[in-house]
Amino acid sequence: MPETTPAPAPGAPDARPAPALELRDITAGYDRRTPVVRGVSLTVADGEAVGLLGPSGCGKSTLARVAALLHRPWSGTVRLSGRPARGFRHRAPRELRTSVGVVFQQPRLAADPRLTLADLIAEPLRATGRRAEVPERLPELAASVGLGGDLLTRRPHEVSDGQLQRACLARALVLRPELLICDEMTAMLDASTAAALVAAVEEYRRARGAALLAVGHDRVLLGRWCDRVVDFPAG
Ligand SMILES: Nc1ncnc2c1ncn2[C@@H]1O[C@H](COP(=O)(O)OP(=O)(O)OP(=O)(O)O)[C@@H](O)[C@H]1O
Repeated sequence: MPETTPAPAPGAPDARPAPALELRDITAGYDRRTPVVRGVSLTVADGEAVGLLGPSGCGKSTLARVAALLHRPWSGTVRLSGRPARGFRHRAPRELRTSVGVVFQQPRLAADPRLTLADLIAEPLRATGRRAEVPERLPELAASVGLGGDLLTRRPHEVSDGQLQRACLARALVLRPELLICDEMTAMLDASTAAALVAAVEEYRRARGAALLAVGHDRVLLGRWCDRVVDFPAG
């Protein structure tokens, strides 16, 4: 984290790792005449947890989608661990795309209803030709997000929102991303499920040193969870 990383000696090369995420002067939207994000900059240092706070409709999710390379900005630059993003969505290079894990607010919109929870979690491994890792990663991840019993064999319509969101978090972690983006991950959940998911994220971050961008409108939750909280628009 920048607060605890010693500054390099004057004249010495800067040996600090590149920030996990650098958004510079991002303008983005859906309708060309009215951008929803205007000239926003935001940095998440290597291993840092940043909360992005703002009222409903202000553009937080749009910015989060730009950071996850899921939405092309009209202008500005995105860097992930120092690597500039030159493509978005299907044009994003695989090694950049897979370095970010994303969890959205509504698991039912984010999960293929035809897949069992086991297949849902393993999907990114299969899609990236790493099927051989499934037998090892699946039980380990299911345990880390608290999915036990026969839940892994069920389909989304056979589980609760909280159980499905646990599976979506496991899917976001399965490729061991360097940056995790949680966009209102706990907004639809009861307090104990929300606490369990935050604990699972923190356990992952402790083990991997991963960075976090947590988007939300609960200042108390983000303040407890993150190293710092930024009010949107940031920059
Ligand atoms: N796919 C879309 N097409 C057109 N407009 C959109 C689309 N997605 C979002 N918007 C609009 O962009 C603006 C910002 O939306 P966004 O979801 O980024 O805000 P938010 O701050 O994350 O809100 P919330 O906290 O309610 O999720 C809103 O006015 C919204 O209606």
